[in-house]
This record gives sequence, C-alpha cells and structure tokens, in this order.
Amino acid sequence: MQMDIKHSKILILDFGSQYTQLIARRVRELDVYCEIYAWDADAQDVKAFDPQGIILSGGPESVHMDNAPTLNEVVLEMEIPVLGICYGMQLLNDHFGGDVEGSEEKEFGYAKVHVTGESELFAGVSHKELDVWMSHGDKVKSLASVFNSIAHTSSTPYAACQHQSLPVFGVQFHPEVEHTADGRAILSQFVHQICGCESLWKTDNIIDTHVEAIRELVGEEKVLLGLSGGVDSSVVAALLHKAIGDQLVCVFVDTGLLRYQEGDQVMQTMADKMDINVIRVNAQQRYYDALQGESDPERKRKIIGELFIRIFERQAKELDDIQWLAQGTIYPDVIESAASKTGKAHVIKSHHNVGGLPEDLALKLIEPLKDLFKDEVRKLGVSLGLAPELVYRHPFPGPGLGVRILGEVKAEYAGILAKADHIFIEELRRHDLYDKTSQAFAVFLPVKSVGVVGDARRYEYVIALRAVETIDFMTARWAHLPYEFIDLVSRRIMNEIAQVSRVVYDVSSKPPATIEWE
Ligand SMILES: Nc1ncnc2c1ncn2[C@@H]1O[C@H](COP(=O)(O)OP(=O)(O)OP(=O)(O)O)[C@@H](O)[C@H]1O
Ligand SMILES: O=c1[nH]c(=O)c2[nH+]cn([C@@H]3O[C@H](COP(=O)(O)O)[C@@H](O)[C@H]3O)c2[nH]1
Ligand SMILES: NC(=O)CC[C@H](N)C(=O)O
Ligand SMILES: [Mg+2]
Repeated sequence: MQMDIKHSKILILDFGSQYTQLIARRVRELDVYCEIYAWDADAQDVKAFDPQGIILSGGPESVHMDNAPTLNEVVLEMEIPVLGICYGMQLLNDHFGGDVEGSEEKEFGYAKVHVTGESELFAGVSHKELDVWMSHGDKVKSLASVFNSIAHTSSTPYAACQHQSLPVFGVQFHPEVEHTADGRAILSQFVHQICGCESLWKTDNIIDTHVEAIRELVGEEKVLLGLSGGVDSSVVAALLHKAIGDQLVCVFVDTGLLRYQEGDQVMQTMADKMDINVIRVNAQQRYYDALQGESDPERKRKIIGELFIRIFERQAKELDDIQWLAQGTIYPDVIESAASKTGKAHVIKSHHNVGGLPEDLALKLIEPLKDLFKDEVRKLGVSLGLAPELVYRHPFPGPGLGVRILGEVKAEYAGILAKADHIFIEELRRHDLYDKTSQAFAVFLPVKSVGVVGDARRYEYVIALRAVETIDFMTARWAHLPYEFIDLVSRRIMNEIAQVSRVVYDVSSKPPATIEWE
C-alpha cells in the first residue's frame, strides 16, 4: 500500500506577514508537509485539508483597525493545536477578551526572552533565556484570562502565552527567522510533539510516492514533458524516467529567447548526462511573430505560454496521440500566480506555465513538483542523481529573454541581450561568483543613450545587470558584487557589443522590486 506522506500536515493561515513563506519552509525542514491558505479561507477547504495543527502567521495590520483580518472560526472549531505568531498571538488574545494596543515601544530586531514556569511549547529548549527576533509595534496589554503567560521580556510581560485548557499557544517573537536561536526547536516541539505530526516529508519518501503515483496515474500511456534544461523540468524528467522509462517523451522548444547557445547545450546535456531522448522544436520565428507589437508584460507571458502549449499539443498529436503533458511547475509559480487557495497574494506575475495556460488545454497535466519549494526540488534532483552543475544552475524563466527585453521583443534585441548576458555569466563563473549568487542575468532596455568611442559618437541601447541572493526566490537581496567585478563586466559589454552604449547595475531588492524586470 502506498504511504500517504501528506498524512501528517500543518496548515498555515496567512495574515500577510513577510515571513509566511519562511514558516512553511521551516515546517517542511522538519519533514512535515504544510500548505499556506489565506486567513479567511473557506471553512470547508480548511476542513478538507485536514491538518493536525494550525499556525497563524504575523501580519502588517493591527487587530483593532477597521477591516483588520480576523480569526477564522474554523480554527478553534477543529479542536486541533494552534500556534499564533506575532499578529497571530495578538489576534488570539483579542478573540479571547484580552487587550491589544499600539505601543510607544516598538520592538524590531533582537530581544531577550525569559521563559517562566513549565510550558509544553518550550519543552524542547533546555535554557530559560532565549535570543529571539521581534518585529511588532502593537502589544498585548492585558492577557486574555484563558491564557497563562509563559515568557516575558524587559518590555512586555507577555512574550508568549498558553491557553489554560486547550492546546492553543501564542508567541510575540518570530520562531521562523534565522535570528531566533531556538526557533527550530520551538517549531519542532509544536509540530512534532504538540500536533503529533510524523516526519514523513523526506526526499526519499517524496520520490517513492511520486513514482508510484505517476505509474498509477498514467498506466501504459505515454507522457510528453516540456523540457527546458532548467532545474525543475530536468528533475521532472528524472522522476518520470524512473517511473515510466520509455513512455516518457521530452520536447525542448527553442523559442529564440534562450540564453547564448543554450539550445545546443541543452540537447547535449540531456543526451550525455541523462541518457534521455529529447525532441527539439525550432520555433524562434513563431515566437518573434507572435510577440510582434506586444509590449505588455502580462500579455507577453500569456502569448509565450500559449505558444508553448500549442507546440506541445501538436507534438503530442504527431507522436502517437499522447494525452499527458508534464511540466516542471513548482509551488512558488503557483503562489505567485495566485492560482491556489493560497495567501492574500495579489497576482504579481502570471508565470507562463500557470496563469499563462490556455483555457482550452487539450492535454491532461502532470505536475509532480507543484507542492515543492525550489530548495526541495534541488534536494530531489541530487537524490535522483542529476549532475550538480544542473541542479545548482540559476533558474531561467520559461518566457526567457521575452521578459528581459523590456517592451516589444525583437530578434535583434534578443541577439544583443544574449551576448551581454553571456559575458556577465561567463565572468561570474570565472570569478567564482556564480554559486554565490542565486540568479544573475542581463536586461535589455530599449532606450538609447549617448556614448563616445574613439572619437566617435555612439547612440545605442542600455543593458542592466541584475544579480540577487535568495533561497526561495520569494524575497531577494540584490547581490553586493565587487565594484571591480562590475566594472570589468561593464567594460567588456560596451567594448564587445557595438549596440550597447551604457551598462547599469540594479540595486533593488525584492520586495519592493521583483527579480525579473517584467
Ligand atoms: N524552452 C522550453 N521548452 C520546453 N518546455 C519549457 C521550456 N521553457 C519552459 N518550459 C516548461 O515550463 C516549465 C516552467 O519553466 P521554469 O523556467 O519555471 O522551470 P525550469 O526551466 O524547468 O527550471 P528553472 O526554474 O530552473 O529554469 C518548465 O518546467 C517546463 O516544463
Ligand atoms: O517559469 C517562469 N515563468 C515566468 O513567467 C516567470 N516569471 C518570473 N519567473 C522566475 O520566478 C522567480 C521570481 O521572479 P520574480 O521575482 O520576477 O517574480 C525568478 O527566478 C524568475 O526568473 C518565472 N519563471
Ligand atoms: N509582525 C507582526 O505580526 C506585527 C503585528 C502587528 N502588525 C504589530 O505591529 O504589532
Ligand atoms: Mg527555466
């Protein structure tokens, strides 16, 4: 019988905290499956998810503000353990009749917490003084009478609380952030001991479960995988290959919007390193034609996404009438396209493989990585034996240079951009900086600026360099690359590409910017 590795699971209700994703990753790191839903998720959906415990995230609002997010009634109805973090704790107090007020003393950053008395929540931590990280302006002024305080700081008697008769807890600090030294132990105590979740969400279990599920789903039928040569679809390729061997057919589309010489490289790698047969479809001109005159980023994504699907559909028909389409969609693609019950997320970008899918899709989808974060996908890749260079490759969005050429896409621009990008990446590798950045690329700005070369005037385009550090791509810091390095790349680009008169470096983090420019 197949083990249900999602049998033990936690639900995170999102109140809009910057750290909601981080809570989810921490729980997953404890080998327990979890998902994020919006704070006002439908009670039926919450019950159907059937979690063993609920974590209420922090959030930017104050509980007394008009229209502030409230406690979803289903949370207490389910009679399972609840942990409120920051706003979550304030909300629980407000709900049970305590007092939460704005405070003069805002606490951002380090704080020392003293644990008092015996509490199940802190049972996994042996010392009584905790180094924690706070981020709040409001505080619990009087604790609801159903709660006992289980920790205090010099500025608040209520840094954590526990319900007198129910397994309901609150912490004012953030156990999910790296700076809270015992954060993992506290979350583990909640997830494993208090909620009783088993550690089933492990790489090997995930692989075995997917392999079995895929076999059961497709039987003897063939599956067409859109293979980009990127991390996600390569991991899906390995997984499908393990599950159904020769029933897998991979299709790689050369969109004309790929990195420098990428088409040839992908074909080579797949043949040499993975022993997987790949069909290459040269569709450069079709993409340029379809994108002609279009400058809106969302519409560009939809055009590219739709064209991918049309190509897959045609290939599927030509090859034995295949019914299944596999894709390397991962959890952040789904969250960011707000295509789930997840979060209060606004649609930031319709990732081409999620929000960009046409409504009349004729194929049935298989997306085995849909619940996984990027770092989990990489772990799976390593376990499946993929080469490290492939697994740790920077991600490259499916729409490729199509969203890195701002505005209208033209073949000419793609050529210039691919060259500039290649110089940047080549130098990053040469200077041992590639693995120190999570994603790096060049962006083409279709504005002209004046330069002087030799004694002549140059009136040409601008290239922006973008490099970020991030673990999950949900938030990111711009990479503080050495000035000398940026200088070198900038000079190479302007010297070697006559159509570029200026190079700029992007110093925006995410949020408020996004990683890609479109
Ligand atoms: N050129 C392509 N040919 C075929 N399929 C593609 C191509 N580009 C993207 N796809 C499909 O779209 C999915 C999503 O693209 P995305 O770039 O997010 O993932 P990836 O390329 O597999 O991995 P990475 O994020 O590391 O680049 C891919 O997993 C793949 O199924
Ligand atoms: O397959 C993809 N299709 C898309 O439409 C898309 N848009 C952004 N990205 C990638 O997602 C990560 C986060 O990017 P943003 O901060 O720009 O949203 C980064 O890694 C981006 O490269 C995409 N990937
Ligand atoms: N991080 C949080 O959850 C903050 C909660 C609330 N907005 C406050 O400022 O106190
Ligand atoms: Mg990609």
